[in-house]
Amino acid sequence: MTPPFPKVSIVDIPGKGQGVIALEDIPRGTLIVAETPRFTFPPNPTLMTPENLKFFMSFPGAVGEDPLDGRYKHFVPLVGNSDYRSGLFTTICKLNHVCPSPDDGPNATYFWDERSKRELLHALRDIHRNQEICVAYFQQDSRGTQDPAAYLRKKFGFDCSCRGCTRPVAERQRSAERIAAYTKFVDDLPKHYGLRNAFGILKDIEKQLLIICNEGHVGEISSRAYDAFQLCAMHGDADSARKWEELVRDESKLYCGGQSPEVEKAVGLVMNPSSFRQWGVLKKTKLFGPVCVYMACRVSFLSEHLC
Ligand SMILES: C[S@@+](CC[C@H](N)C(=O)[O-])C[C@H]1O[C@@H](n2cnc3c(N)ncnc32)[C@H](O)[C@@H]1O
Repeated sequence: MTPPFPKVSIVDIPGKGQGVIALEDIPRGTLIVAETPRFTFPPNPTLMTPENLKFFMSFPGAVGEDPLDGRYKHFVPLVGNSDYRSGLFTTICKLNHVCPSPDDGPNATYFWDERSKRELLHALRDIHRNQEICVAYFQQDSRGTQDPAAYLRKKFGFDCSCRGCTRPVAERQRSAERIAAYTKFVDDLPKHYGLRNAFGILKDIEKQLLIICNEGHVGEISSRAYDAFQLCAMHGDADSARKWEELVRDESKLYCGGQSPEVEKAVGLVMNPSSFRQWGVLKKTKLFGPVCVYMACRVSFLSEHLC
C-alpha cells in the first residue's frame, strides 16, 4: 500500500511564475508525488478537455513564440513509454529549476515509472515546511563543462534566477575549481587501487563526496559509493562493501526506481558482495562503510569546514 503523500501546494513564486512548496517537513527519500499525465504528446484527443487546455495555457510562453509550440517545452519526456513521448503533469510540471551550487541545488528528482504508468517525484534532501521544491531540468554532471545559464536560455527560453547563477563571479570560480579538483580525483581513482593505502583512499572518497555534495551535486553519491564498494570488495571486506552498496541501492531507487536494472544489480551485490568479479584481488584489509556521507545530503554550508 502506498503511504500518504506529503502535502504540497502550487503557489506564486516571485520571478518564476508558479512553483511548488512543501506544506510539511519531507524527509529525504520520501515519494512526494506519483502522477499520471494530464495531457500527452502526441496529443490524445480524450485528454483535450477545456480544463486541460486552460492548464496548458497556464504555463509561461516566451514573447514572440507561437503560443502552443512555445508551451510544449514544459512537457516532461516519458522515458520508456512507447505510446507517448512526453506528458504534462499537474504538480510535477509546476516545479521550477535550480542549478547545483553550495547555497542551493535540487531537493527533488523525478522519473517515469513504466510499471505504474506514473511520474514519480522523490525528495533528494530533507525539505522543510514552506520550502520550495525544485528539480534540475537537465543532468548537469560534476564536470561542469556546460554553462547552465546559457543552456537554460537556449533550450528552455528563460533566464535562471537561482542562487547559484546569481552568485558573484569569484564564488562561481571557486566552485568551478572545487569541481575540477573533484573530477581529477575521480579520473585518477583507479590508478590508486593497490598502490596507496586503501584506508586513505576510502577517506579521500568520503571527503571528496562531501565537497561535491556541498556544491549541490548530490547525484554523485551513488557513483562514489560504488567506487568505495569496489575498493572494499577488492580488499575482501564484505561488511564494509555491503554498507557502501546499500547506499548505491538506496540512491539508485530515487533516480531510477526500485525495479530498475541498477537497483536489481545493487540488491544482488548487497546480498552477496563476493560475487563482485574482482572480489579479494588485493590484500585482505578491514575498511569501513559510509560515515559522513549521509551528512552531505542534509547539511548545507559545509565548505568552510572542509577547505
Ligand atoms: C516547467 S515550468 C515551471 C512552472 C512555471 N513556473 C509556471 O508558472 O507554470 C518552467 C518555467 O518556469 C520558469 N522557471 C523555472 N525555473 C526558473 C528559474 N530557476 N529561474 C527563473 N524562472 C524559472 C520559467 O519561466 C520556465 O520556462
